[in-house]
Amino acid sequence: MTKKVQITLACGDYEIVRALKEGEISPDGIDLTILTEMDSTTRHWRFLRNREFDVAEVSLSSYIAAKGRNLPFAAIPVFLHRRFRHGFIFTNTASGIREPTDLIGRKVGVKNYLVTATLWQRGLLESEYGVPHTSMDWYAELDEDVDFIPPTGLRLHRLADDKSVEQMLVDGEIDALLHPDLIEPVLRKDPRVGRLFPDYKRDEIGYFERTGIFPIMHVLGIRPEIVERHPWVPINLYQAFTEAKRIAMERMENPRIVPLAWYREAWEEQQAILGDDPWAYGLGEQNRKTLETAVDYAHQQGLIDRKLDLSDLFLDLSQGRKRGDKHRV
Ligand SMILES: O=C(O)c1ccc(O)c(O)c1
Repeated sequence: MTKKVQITLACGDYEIVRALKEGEISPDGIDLTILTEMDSTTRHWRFLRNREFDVAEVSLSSYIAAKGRNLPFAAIPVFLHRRFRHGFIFTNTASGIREPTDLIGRKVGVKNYLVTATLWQRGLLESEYGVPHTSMDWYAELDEDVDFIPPTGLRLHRLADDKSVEQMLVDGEIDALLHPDLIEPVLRKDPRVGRLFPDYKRDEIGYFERTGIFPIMHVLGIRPEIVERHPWVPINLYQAFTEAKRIAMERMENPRIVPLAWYREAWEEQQAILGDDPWAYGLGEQNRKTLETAVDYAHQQGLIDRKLDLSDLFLDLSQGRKRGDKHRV
């Protein structure tokens, strides 16, 4: 008799997981309980600190830091969240910061140092604009997802619990803020807050054209005990996520489903700039380059003290395929 394996999965509420969430498809041999109501910060913490879910969409950079410390986690190359990050570097408009090198010697806020958006932002500031991450003072609002001791030369300060980096930016207590989200002052168009790259879309397109990188934010983490007991679970999950994305992409071809006057134009523009499959899963050439760059940045920024190989980070899915034992338990 075969029995389905019970698995809890925490992830964002995305169109590309909708078919899984609504039960239109289900992974072979797996009975999924999907939790989509958490914000990213909470979800990453609960997975990496408390191991609360079997599978979770989790911060790429905190995951790299966790693996660098040999913490017991594994991952599947499913990338539910990607973002270009030039547009998420915010400045206080009275700070006099006009160009990237103006950040040198400044006070810069972060939600926490390990946030993936911030890894990419520090990386591009350093590699593309000559702004070393050690040339700024960092102020973190939250604790890190995994224990992190700043290496010598990195000035990282933990703010008091009642401090908000968004408010500090508005008040000019910090000069800039690197953040994963569009912050409240920007949404309400507060004139005290601007962007380091006001023409960020142009800069992000230029970055993609130069590097081929559409930055990956999150990976699909899995507790290794699950993989040890059921080695076929990763490949079956991978296939289900791939199919859910295929269904979503097909649905997105319909210009009526989204309440946007020029939706179809945006969809076609993405294809023209980023190619046919910018949200690809797996370890194809473009994803490899993106992930290897993230590992390089993590090493450069002191998140890990040795270079990790992608095979250290991601499960070998060909194993499950070769076994062919789809869901016997
Ligand atoms: O990837 C991350 O590290 C990360 C952390 C916090 C967030 O709110 C987020 O959206 C992403």
